[in-house]
Amino acid sequence: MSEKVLQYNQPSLQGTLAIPGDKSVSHRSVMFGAIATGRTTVEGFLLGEDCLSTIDCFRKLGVAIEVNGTNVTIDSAGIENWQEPTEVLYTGNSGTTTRLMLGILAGSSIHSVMTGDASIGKRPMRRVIDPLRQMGAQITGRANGQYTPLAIQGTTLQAIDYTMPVASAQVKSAILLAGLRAEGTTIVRESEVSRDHTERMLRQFGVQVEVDNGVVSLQGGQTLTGTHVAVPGDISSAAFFLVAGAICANSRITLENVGINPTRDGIIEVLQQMGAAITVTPSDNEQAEPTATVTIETSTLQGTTIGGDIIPRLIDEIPIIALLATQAQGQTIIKDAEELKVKETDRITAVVDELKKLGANIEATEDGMVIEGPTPLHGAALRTYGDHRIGMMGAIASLITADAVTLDDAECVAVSYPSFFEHIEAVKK
Ligand SMILES: O=C(O)C1=C[C@@H](OP(=O)(O)O)[C@@H](O)[C@H](O)C1
Ligand SMILES: C=C(OP(=O)(O)O)C(=O)O
Repeated sequence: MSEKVLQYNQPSLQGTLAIPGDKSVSHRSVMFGAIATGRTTVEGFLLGEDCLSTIDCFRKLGVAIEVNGTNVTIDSAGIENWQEPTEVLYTGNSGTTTRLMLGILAGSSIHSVMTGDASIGKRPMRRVIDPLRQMGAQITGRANGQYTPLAIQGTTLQAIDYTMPVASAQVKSAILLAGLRAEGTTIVRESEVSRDHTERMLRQFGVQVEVDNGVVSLQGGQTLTGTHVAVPGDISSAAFFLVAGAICANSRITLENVGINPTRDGIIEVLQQMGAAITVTPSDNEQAEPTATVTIETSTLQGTTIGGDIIPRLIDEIPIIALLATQAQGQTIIKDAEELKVKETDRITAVVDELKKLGANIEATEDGMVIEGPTPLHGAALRTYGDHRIGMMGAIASLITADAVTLDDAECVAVSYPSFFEHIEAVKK
């Protein structure tokens, strides 16, 4: 953990950035390539710490994975041929790795033990383990399986018809992946649609997945065949520069290769609602995940209300949206976002406490926050809580402060965006 002093002297931002690979899609490319038989090739893979944790776990299961820049090759003889790991599977800071692997390992034929870092040790796992246990999974862990470390004895599973109590793509994906190995048809019912990368990518690997009005189903016993995956740029990473371009003076930046999957594009809708000068030009490629070139300019912004079914479409962007709202005229209300409390840290408390230190007019509510703007921000010493998205929020804020912002642990950005600080250097004028 090392401190970083950020003193950018209120630059304007100009230029073009190629946004690095999507974290959710990168994780799934390795997981599905490892389950599949044959060779899977991935282009545009995110070399973030979370995705490297996923690679490390599958190597411990005996899957051959080669990394060459952002190209990754996975050679697997299929899930039936994985080796029982002699070491603990370490998932680092990654909720996605931990929860999706539970669904995968539950229906394998091997025993494994999984643990992660201090943040993972506080994140709820029963939301995944409860439905998996209903399918017959044999999983034990601390606090009856609520927290890591967790031990999984792979076994035969039965299909489930499950109504999701929270909008979570990690829970949905874990159940669907277990469902692949279960007897019968697994059905997951969502009241609010969460990101659908699993559904899209399973089809690329040859699995039949039905999606109808929030009901996702698949027949157990289907196998995956290795394929090619093109990873789009991560809209959650792009969000930091979209907000930076909107709030810095005399700025215009273009972001290339931004994933615009409709289950992820809430940030674009919010920027438009708030009056930002943003243009989105979809790319005409025929990929499973659509992409676009997005340009943003210095904007005059109005406050807005963000709640309901848009929340899952921008859940990871709320810290940076809160910063955006401090620069908008009037009130911004963020509600229905209790899920923020169980991310890498409690992101309601972290966002409110840290933006207050910078001079923002912001208050926490039970399910979100209320921000009054516009407020000029000033420098301060900020805590990241080891949470990449809180660290990047603080760093983008430092672009509009006259004096320095200090981050206690700037290295945490490498969880999802290792080139983040280089990208700031590349566009600041
Ligand atoms: O499935 C995924 O790849 C993710 C789902 C979301 O979590 P939840 O499923 O907990 O909402 C999101 O916050 C996380 O960054 C990645
Ligand atoms: C919540 C996040 O990821 P995960 O759940 O995979 O740790 C995130 O990237 O903001």
